[in-house]
Amino acid sequence: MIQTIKSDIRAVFERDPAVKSLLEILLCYPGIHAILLHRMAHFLYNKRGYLIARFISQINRLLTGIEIHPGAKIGKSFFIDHGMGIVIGETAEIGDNVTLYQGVTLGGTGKEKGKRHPTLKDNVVIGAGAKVLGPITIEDNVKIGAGSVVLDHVPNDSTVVGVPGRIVVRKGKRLNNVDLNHHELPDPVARQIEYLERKIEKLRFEIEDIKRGDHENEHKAL
Ligand SMILES: CC(C)(COP(=O)(O)OP(=O)(O)OC[C@H]1O[C@@H](n2cnc3c(N)ncnc32)[C@H](O)[C@@H]1OP(=O)(O)O)[C@@H](O)C(=O)NCCC(=O)NCCS
Ligand SMILES: CC(=O)OC[C@H](N)C(=O)O
Repeated sequence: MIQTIKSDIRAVFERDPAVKSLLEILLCYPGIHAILLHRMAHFLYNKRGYLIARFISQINRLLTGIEIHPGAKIGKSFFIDHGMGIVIGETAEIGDNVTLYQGVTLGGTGKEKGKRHPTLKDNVVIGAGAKVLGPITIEDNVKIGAGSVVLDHVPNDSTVVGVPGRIVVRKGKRLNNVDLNHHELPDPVARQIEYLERKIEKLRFEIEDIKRGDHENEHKAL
C-alpha cells in the first residue's frame, strides 16, 4: 500500500509541469487526496465493509469533487490532474500509470448489468471532459482527446478524439485525411478485424454476466 501511494506521488512529479514541491502535492492536489481516500475505501470494500467504504467515497467527493466508487480497481502510479467532476464507476478497472484530467467519466451506458464500466490498461491518458462509457477495454498507451465520447474498444497505441470517438492516430501514424495518400488508404481487412475484436470483447462480457447470474442463482437455491 505504502509503495503504491509513493508511486501516486511520483506520478505527479513526472506528469505535471506545474508542480513545485512535495509539500505542494500533499496540500494542494485533490487528485492525491482522492486516490488516498479511494485506496482506503477500496480496502474496506474488499473486506465487505460496503457502507463505510461508500461513506468514505462520498466524503471524498465532498472534499475533492471526485467521485470514485469504492469497488473500482486502480493500479499504481495513478494521477488525476485538477480532478473536479470526475466520476469512476463501480466495475471500472484501471491499470498502471494512468492519467485522468478533470471532468472525465468512466461510466455505464445504462444498458448493461454486472460489468458495466470501462477497463483501462496501462499508460492511458484521458483528456478533460472525456466520457468513456460501457464495459469496453481501452488498451495500453491510448490517448483519449479532451471532450471525446468513447463507446467502443480501443486498440493499443491509439489516439481517439471526437463524438463518437474515432481513432485518428495508430502506432504513431495519422489515420485521417488519407484520401489523396493512396499508400495510406484505410485497410478494410484491419478495420473488419478491429470490428470483430470489439464484438468478441462485448460477447465475452455478456457471457461473464450470464455466468455470474447463474452462479448467484445457484447460491440462492442452496
Ligand atoms: C488527443 C491529445 C492527447 C493529442 O494526442 P496526439 O496523439 O498527440 O494527437 P495529435 O495532437 O497529433 O492530433 C491528432 C488529430 O486529432 C485532433 N485532435 C487532437 N485533440 C483533439 C480533441 N480533443 N478533439 C478533437 N480533435 C482533436 C488534432 O487536431 C489532429 O487532427 P489533424 O490530424 O486533422 O490535424 C490532445 O490533443 C488532448 O486532447 N489532450 C488532453 C489534455 C487535456 O485534457 N488537458 C487539460 C489540461 S487542464
Ligand atoms: C490547466 C492545465 O493545462 O493543466 C495541465 C498541467 N497541470 C499543466 O500545468 O500543464
